[in-house]
Amino acid sequence: MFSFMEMLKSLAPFFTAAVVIVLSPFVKERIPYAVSNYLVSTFNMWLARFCTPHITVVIEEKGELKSNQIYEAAKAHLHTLISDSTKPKRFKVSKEDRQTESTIDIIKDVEVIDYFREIKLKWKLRTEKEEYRYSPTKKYFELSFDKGYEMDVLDSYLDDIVDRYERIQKEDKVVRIYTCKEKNRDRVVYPEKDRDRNVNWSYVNLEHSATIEKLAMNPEQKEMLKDDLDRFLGGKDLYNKVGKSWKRGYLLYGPPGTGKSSLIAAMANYVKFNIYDLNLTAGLSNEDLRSILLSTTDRSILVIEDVDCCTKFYDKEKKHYTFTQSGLLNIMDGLWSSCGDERIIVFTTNHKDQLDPALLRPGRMDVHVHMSYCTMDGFKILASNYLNIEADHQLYRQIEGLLENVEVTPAEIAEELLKSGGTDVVLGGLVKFLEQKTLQKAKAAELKELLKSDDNTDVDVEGFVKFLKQEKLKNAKAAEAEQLLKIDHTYVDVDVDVEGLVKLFKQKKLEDAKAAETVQVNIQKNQN
Ligand SMILES: Nc1ncnc2c1ncn2[C@@H]1O[C@H](COP(=O)(O)OP(=O)(O)OP(=O)(O)O)[C@@H](O)[C@H]1O
Repeated sequence: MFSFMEMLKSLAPFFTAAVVIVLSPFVKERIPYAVSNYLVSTFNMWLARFCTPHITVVIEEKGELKSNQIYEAAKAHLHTLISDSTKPKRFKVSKEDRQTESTIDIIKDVEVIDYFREIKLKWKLRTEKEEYRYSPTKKYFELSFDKGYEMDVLDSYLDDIVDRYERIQKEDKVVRIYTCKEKNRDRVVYPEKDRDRNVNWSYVNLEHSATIEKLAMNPEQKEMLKDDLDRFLGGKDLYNKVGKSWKRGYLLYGPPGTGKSSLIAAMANYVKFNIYDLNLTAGLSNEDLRSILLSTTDRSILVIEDVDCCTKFYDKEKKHYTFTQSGLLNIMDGLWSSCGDERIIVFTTNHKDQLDPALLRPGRMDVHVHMSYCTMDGFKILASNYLNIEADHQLYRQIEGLLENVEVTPAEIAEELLKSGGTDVVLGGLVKFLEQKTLQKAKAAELKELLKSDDNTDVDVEGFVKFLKQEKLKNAKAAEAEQLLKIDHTYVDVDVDVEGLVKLFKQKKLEDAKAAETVQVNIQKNQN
């Protein structure tokens, strides 16, 4: 089959003949100059277009192991190109739920034209299925232009595109969070060279507005963190000089709900690095982990959450432990330190005491950050975030006193502050919540003391547990009553006969329903 180009090339003699006829003195005399001029220039254009050989550059999405920066830059460039000006004949439009504007994108095999100086450039997105059934589809761009412009395109045009991409990445970057999809790994055996390509990251934009300033944390800790990140970002020469790889390890530890994940998002927003969230519970072998590490990009944060759980994985099928903390240490000491630049690795744990001491040795994790229960400083930040309180409030002293005596996480406080009602009502609710926690703490301590005492023959543990259960029931009933009454916390008094009240309102609801039913029946009767 003839290709379109070949067909046009074969038509060239006919065009030549046509132009000769048109330009013969006899014909020339009879047609206006403008028309003959137009015909000649059109002919030259056709000739140049179909007879000049051109070059095609292939830009693959991935290199041997990592993604190809020129591909990413080209993708971003084409995206702006077709959004702003040149629309191809066909293009995609999409809009996700929370997006404010729709997104325009290119479709594979559809040509997008760009101009650089006097050079016309044609872009096409291509895809290709690889030889192995489950291996991911290969994507690449084809960039075609006339022969003779190779230097301009490779040295100037593509360099410009990459520079612009890097600048945008640094200044205005939308941070992405990548999670690793490891599908089909067990179903097919890949040749060694293709194993790394099977690491399939999917991403979403990190729409977490967390900033270090907005976190409920000790102010000195925040300053230390920001300084440390700044020094790390600007430390290329220093790292080179001392012969250390340009990486930084952070260990975030503390109880659940103290903001470890929020801090990671805030750090990513601060340094504008993408996050690679590594889920170690997926039963990875050390070899898998090696592939995953190699597939991440520079200027990124690799996150390993709940690192204390690493030793607990037992692969039932393979009947052996897969990934271990010592595997992680080997990776960190060897592979991690030699792959890529400007990398941050963050480990989180709720149980620092359960970590392999080798992981805590100086030099492994450069910075240890303790995420603690909420302090008054932290609370004020949360109150400013959630309730816009910038100055003092009459309940602050009471709250401060309560916070000194009870362990409450910023997550718990945040939940209370999210409740509906004005500032006074919400803070009143928080006071009640903290008082309840204080009471629970006292009771738990009492119980602990009783259980610890040598002379525990007389301790009525069962009775005490029953009492606690009753208290819980009462609280649940109070919540139910509150729901029925739809009133604020402030009016639920401790002396209220909650059970009686619930009963009363249930009865009232029943009566209301019955009355509504009677009205309905009467209407029906009248209609009939
Ligand atoms: N220090 C904090 N400052 C501000 N908000 C916080 C803080 N800690 C927790 N929160 C709030 O609580 C929610 C849950 O916190 P987060 O997931 O960051 O805690 P975590 O320590 O990572 O918990 P886990 O160990 O269970 O993963 C956050 O979305 C945020 O709204």
